Amino acid sequence: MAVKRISNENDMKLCVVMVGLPARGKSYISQKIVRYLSWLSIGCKCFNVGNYRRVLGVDKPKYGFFDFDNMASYHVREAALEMAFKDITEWFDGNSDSDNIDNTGHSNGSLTHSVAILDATNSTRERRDWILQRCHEHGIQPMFLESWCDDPETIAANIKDIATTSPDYEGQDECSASQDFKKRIENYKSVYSSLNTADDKSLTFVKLINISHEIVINRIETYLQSRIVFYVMNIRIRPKCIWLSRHGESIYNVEQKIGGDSSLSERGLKYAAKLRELINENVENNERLSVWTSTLCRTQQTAQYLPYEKLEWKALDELDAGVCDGMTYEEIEDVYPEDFKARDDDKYEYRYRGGESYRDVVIRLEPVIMELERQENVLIITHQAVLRCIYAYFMNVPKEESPWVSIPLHTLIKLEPRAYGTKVTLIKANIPAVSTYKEKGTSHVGESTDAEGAHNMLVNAPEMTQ
Ligand SMILES: O=P(O)(O)OC[C@H]1O[C@@](CO)(OP(=O)(O)O)[C@@H](O)[C@@H]1O
Repeated sequence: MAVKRISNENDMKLCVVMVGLPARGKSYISQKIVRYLSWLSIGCKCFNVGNYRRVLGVDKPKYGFFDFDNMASYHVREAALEMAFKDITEWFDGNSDSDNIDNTGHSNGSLTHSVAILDATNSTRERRDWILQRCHEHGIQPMFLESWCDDPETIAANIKDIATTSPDYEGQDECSASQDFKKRIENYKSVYSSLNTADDKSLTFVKLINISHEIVINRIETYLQSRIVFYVMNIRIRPKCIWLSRHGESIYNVEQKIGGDSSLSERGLKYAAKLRELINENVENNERLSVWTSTLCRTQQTAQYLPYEKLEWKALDELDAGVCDGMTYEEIEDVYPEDFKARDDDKYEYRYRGGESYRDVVIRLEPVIMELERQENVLIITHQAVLRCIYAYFMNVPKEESPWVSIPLHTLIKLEPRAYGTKVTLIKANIPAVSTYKEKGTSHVGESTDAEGAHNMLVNAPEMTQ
């Protein structure tokens, strides 16, 4: 049974209008919001004005193009904004083909289109007034999100990122690209006006000062707006790794039973011992590692040899199988054939009688995700379904596919969230274990489709920004 959506009528068309000089992390923040809201089943898409400018033929502009006295280029930039805004209105109305232009975020499938992000500098009041006017005409709520930053380290890291990965500088050496980009920033600085509570007191806005050092919020009025504010308040941008592992093979895994609170098998205990080695070999600064487990015996046994700070989360407990807890998939098919089929048909939404659905697990995992965004150096030892949900958040896996992701036993997973995607590496312990992967349409657990292809891949890395 489906859980009620989080958004309400008033939240149906929200446009988050990014504001900020180049190299202030606007695209990074935009991408994160898209990923977070999509994970919560709220339709969200990013419209990057730089991509529209490239569609208009200006794909390798030099800094002079961004000179605000240059009227010819001013008109191109206005036209790009017009195009982006037109796509936003069409996307809200459900008849957009903007995917051809802007490939950010994953397919929204059947999600209601609720939040558009207009990713551009939007640096002058004049331009913001134009956007306000257009939002008003189309019944769209505008919410400005400014990233204001004067931290030289953050700016230098962003410039390097852009100089090396932006399509604007493709084929150019890093040094000359960085120099050009710095001059581009100077052009924007000459006209930039920051949001403030005196001049902009009638606007809904959030201003992040040096990412999370100081946050100014003004006129946040709806649930969805406050949710976005809460999320961006938790974002950190220092590079970090997140480590994930299922518990070692359990006795229930061997008996092909689901749920329960059984202990580890002998091979599962071997994995627990091996995990300490894997951490020592692979995790830098592991003396500061924090290990999060569920409250269930199998995850705690898996963590038993790890000499680090440990935290138990009820929210990390396995998906509750309700009346099916302790049964094998074959028994479930025999006793509850309709339920068995219903789950295969829509595994994300199906809720076990007296238990949970994947959607329920996502909702209870939100505080874990929020805390993960704030932390560095965390190893999470948890369960198959829970790991699928966490993995889906970081890897931008569409919700319909997330319950079918293969998360093999006895494998340490390293996630490296980056500005435009997450890199994943699988480290195998080479200790045999049963497979608990059940293919759609059968009650047998077969060989797991070991996600070998997931090695070192960047999923859904959208194009760089302007
Ligand atoms: O959603 P499906 O594919 O059934 O996977 C979840 C199942 O995985 C299992 C193993 O079959 O998890 P785990 O052993 O990791 O705690 C079951 O307990 C759980 O019900």
